[in-house]
Amino acid sequence: MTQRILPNDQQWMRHALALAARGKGFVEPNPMVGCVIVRDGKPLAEGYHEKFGGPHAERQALAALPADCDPAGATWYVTLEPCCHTGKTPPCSDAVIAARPQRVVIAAVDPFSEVAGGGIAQIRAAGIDVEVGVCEAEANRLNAPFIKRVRQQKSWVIAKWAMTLDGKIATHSGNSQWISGEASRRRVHEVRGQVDAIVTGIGSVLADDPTLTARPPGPRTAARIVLDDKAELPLNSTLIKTRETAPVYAVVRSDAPQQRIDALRKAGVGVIVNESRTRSGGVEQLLTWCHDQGMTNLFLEAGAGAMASFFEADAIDEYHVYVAPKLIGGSAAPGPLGGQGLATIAESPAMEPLQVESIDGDLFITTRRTNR
Ligand SMILES: NC(=O)C1=CN([C@@H]2O[C@H](COP(=O)(O)OP(=O)(O)OC[C@H]3O[C@@H](n4cnc5c(N)ncnc54)[C@H](OP(=O)(O)O)[C@@H]3O)[C@@H](O)[C@H]2O)C=CC1
Ligand SMILES: Nc1c(N[C@@H]2O[C@H](COP(=O)(O)O)[C@@H](O)[C@H]2O)[nH]c(=O)[nH]c1=O
Ligand SMILES: [Zn+2]
Repeated sequence: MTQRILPNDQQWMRHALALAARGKGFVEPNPMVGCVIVRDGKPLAEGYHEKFGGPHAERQALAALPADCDPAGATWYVTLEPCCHTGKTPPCSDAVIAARPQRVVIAAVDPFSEVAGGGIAQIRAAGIDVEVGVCEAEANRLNAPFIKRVRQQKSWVIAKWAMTLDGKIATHSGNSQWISGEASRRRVHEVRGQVDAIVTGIGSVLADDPTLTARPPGPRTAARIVLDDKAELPLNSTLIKTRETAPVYAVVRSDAPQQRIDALRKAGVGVIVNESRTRSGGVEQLLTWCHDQGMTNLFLEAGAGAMASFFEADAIDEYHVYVAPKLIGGSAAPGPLGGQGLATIAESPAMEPLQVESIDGDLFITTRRTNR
């Protein structure tokens, strides 16, 4: 069988990827998946995985077919290999085969062990042409947090900070509200509403008494996690006062005062004891713990100290940096990453090229560690 990529394959797959992305924040810990059914150069139907527990993209596309339309002989574009296992919904590979396509084009293989090529094999075994790898890099990029969760049993980390043009996240007195403008902060709240947890440090809690909720609320409610070595989270903090809105956790060292730990627990805070001797070890342990809780995306909104413990553990996958046209100056005013820092530029971790967007006078810069 000769496999080949046809001229419009990428165009249809990009459309399917755009559909898939609409599921962001709604489908996790599932992957985002989109599907377009095309015949004679025209879309017959399309769909995407809209909600965790709901129908997969392929079944959504089938359900969107006009009542009198038999899709036999069509080409299917699916951003992720159709599943071949019964999870919360029956296998999509069966539904695809039953629709008698002429060809199925898939962007990426599903790394989930119960699929992992099995869906592709079943469709091929039914005598249908299958092309794999069209827009693969884009598809894997879209689902990088899902892939990390499946392969490494750890959650994906997005570090976010707002800084002045001279690279400061606060003044020497600790004042930082607000560096970025309103439109930028609205964007931050959108992300807060899509992630599973917002992680901060005790320094930020003591300085800002933050709420760390999505306002307005998004599709999911993030837990709030405070890196709090000595269990200092104040019992009258806004985080604890709003614990009914979203859960609060404190990550404490094993030698933190027991009466503080007890007081936090009594106040409804989940206490995660860092069993490792190092901060890096604590960060790794936290990412595994978050995975075990079913979390896909963590949003790190912290000061220089907590940010440094993630940076030093090489635990940041993605960066969201807001640069505002403000200047603070002063060598005592912190930059985003504290700690010892690196000795040479050559040691800087490999990063993807920056993507830059202008938001009402601020710059919104995003990037990722290479190959994540
Ligand atoms: N512009 C911006 O985007 C932001 C600015 N800020 C500003 O930053 C300043 C606060 O910065 P900073 O004091 O560095 O605060 P952080 O929020 O970074 O908290 C630092 C503290 O967190 C604890 N900590 C760090 N890593 C770990 C870990 N792995 N496990 C457990 N505990 C850990 C340490 O506590 P200990 O020392 O007790 O061991 C450390 O001192 C404020 O002025 C705030 O306004 C804050 C957030 C965002
Ligand atoms: N100063 C600063 C930010 N600071 C972050 O927002 C937190 C306060 O959140 P909340 O209490 O929920 O409004 C604060 O502790 C810190 O993590 N964020 C930004 O987008 N831009 C800014 O200029
Ligand atoms: Zn499926």
